[in-house]
Amino acid sequence: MSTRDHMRSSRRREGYSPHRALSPPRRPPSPPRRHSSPPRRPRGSSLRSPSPAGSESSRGTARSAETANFSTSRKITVHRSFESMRLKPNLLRGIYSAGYYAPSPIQQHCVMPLIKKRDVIAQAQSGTGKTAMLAFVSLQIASPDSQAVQVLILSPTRELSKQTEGNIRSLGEYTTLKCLGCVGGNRVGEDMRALGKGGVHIVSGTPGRVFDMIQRGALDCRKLKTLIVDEADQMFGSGFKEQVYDIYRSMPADVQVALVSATLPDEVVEMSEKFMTDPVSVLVKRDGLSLDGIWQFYVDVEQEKWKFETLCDLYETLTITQAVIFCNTKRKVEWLTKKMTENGFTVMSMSGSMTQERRNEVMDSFRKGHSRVLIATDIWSRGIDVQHVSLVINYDVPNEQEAYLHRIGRSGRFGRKGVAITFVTSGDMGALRSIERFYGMQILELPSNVDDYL
Ligand SMILES: Nc1ncnc2c1ncn2[C@@H]1O[C@H](COP(=O)(O)OP(=O)(O)OP(=O)(O)O)[C@@H](O)[C@H]1O
Repeated sequence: MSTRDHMRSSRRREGYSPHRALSPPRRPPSPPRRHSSPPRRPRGSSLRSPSPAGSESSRGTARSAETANFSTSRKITVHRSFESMRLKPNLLRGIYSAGYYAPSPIQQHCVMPLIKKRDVIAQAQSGTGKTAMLAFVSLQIASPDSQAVQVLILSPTRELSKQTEGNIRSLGEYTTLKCLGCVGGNRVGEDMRALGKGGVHIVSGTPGRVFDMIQRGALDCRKLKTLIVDEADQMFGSGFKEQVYDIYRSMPADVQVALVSATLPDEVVEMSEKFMTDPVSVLVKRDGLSLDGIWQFYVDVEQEKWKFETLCDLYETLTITQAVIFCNTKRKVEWLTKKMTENGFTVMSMSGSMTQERRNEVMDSFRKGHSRVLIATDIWSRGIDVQHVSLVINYDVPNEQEAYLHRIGRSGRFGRKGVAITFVTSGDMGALRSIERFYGMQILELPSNVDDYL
């Protein structure tokens, strides 16, 4: 008898049936509240040629402008085409070569205020083009005529900083602007040398390394025009807050500030207004934050010890495309990776306890699709964009409600289909229900035909 068969039979003896956990819901699955049927829209990134200005502006976007449901601090002119934004021609070329067909709703609302140097607070659902917007706005704002750093983008993780750097490089392919990734784990000397040479116009970094570079005098912020804080609610949470303030204090008094996230609790918005000047805010109500294209399910595993076998039962489903499994701690990630590997499953993992070199290898391999299943901590929950991820498993219910939304948003990127499955012990059920209430959505029991949703 194989280990898995043995585990199954021992669990059955104890009265647990994985098939009950994975059984069809009592009634046929109906779409979760506010969820429309899985989207059939063409995918934005596969669209290569520009459309006539202003036409078909919602094609390839996660939501149409009409359903974006933003509340804005003032009347904003919505720009439904990139042409109407009067971007630099070489930048426009890069945008079209990246396959961006038309601006997404958040881009339609925020690009112009950003370009006009307004302070901006921008919130939109996961995967709807916020980071991409930061990338092309930075390229629009920075001038190649100056050798100074003009835009600084701060992100909470090295992976997200590097991804943003990559976005800027590819969108700026036809410009002469240079972007430097400045993150912990890089050699300090290399970052200093790159900055010292001059000619870096945009820096995308993590707060620790950026502040280090400022303190060492390698990053000169005197000519900085714009400070962008991605995942702003996390950046103003514990851990980063002091460093972000320290960095802010090194900026010129008239620096433009932009804050972006899918989740922006009221207290973050109120606090941030203290160091912004008459900001333009574009916000989404909490009950509009979960994406229409992501089907959300839970499995009642009753006890922690049944999670592993439930995951093994789902393995075939995980490998249909690419999947990310989130655990709440580094130790759990290590434990689960070891246990899955011992049981013959192919998985990779990523957590903050790994060397930077290994983190880079894992990211690279996962992005290229060489591995299909990634087990990770919340280090992976924000901003990371791997378009083939269509399944997210919460092995543990996240400790914070915001993390739930960010985790599930690793799937269903830019209007693609996604499925999120959360393992729930009896003790976790209350937390799951409060996530549902908080975001005004419904998480259904996992149906047996989950593969049909992928
Ligand atoms: N206008 C556009 N047209 C087509 N694709 C786009 C457009 N804007 C962004 N994308 C693509 O959509 C995907 C998601 O974009 P992005 O990572 O910027 O979303 P996000 O809102 O920052 O997500 P998160 O909330 O997870 O940080 C990326 O693959 C990006 O290249």
